[in-house]
Amino acid sequence: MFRRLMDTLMGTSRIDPNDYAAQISPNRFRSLGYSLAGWIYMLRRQKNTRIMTIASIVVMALSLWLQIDRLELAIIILAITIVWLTEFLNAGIEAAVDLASPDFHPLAQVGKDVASAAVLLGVIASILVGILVLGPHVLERLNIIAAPT
Ligand SMILES: Nc1ncnc2c1ncn2[C@@H]1O[C@H](COP(=O)(O)OP(=O)(O)OP(=O)(O)O)[C@@H](O)[C@H]1O
Repeated sequence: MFRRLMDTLMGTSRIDPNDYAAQISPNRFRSLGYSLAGWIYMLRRQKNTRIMTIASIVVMALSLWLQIDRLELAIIILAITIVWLTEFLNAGIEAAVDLASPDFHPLAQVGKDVASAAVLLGVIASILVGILVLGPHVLERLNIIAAPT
């Protein structure tokens, strides 16, 4: 039972476990190719990703300039990732909804609106994280607050 569940989760249910070559079949690389195609689609076709790219570079540059510690940097990277993740999922849901329901349908509207709400939530949370983590460092640099002793 547990074995079957693990096989399903790992996607190895149709692979002979004794056959190592089969486990590293080209399918793994093909999946990576599909993921990269998704990235390229997002960077080329979605106008929001251009804004997100610039914002991410600015925030990362600011974080490095402020010399925040490793934990803070990890939190900033996670916050940036949340925005990208929600935007990617939103674009995927939008495409699926457009395919399934090109005409107006209340459920299609719910699907798109909820996906878009997830993006908004991610953006708000990330802005708050940015303010909480970077805010004190910026104020310190500007000599508005004293550096912690
Ligand atoms: N098939 C549909 N049925 C019902 N409502 C829809 C449908 N398509 C879009 N909508 C409504 O229009 C809104 C905007 O949809 P749209 O597909 O234009 O997304 P968008 O947020 O403008 O994203 P993008 O600019 O990336 O295409 C949706 O949030 C939803 O409320």
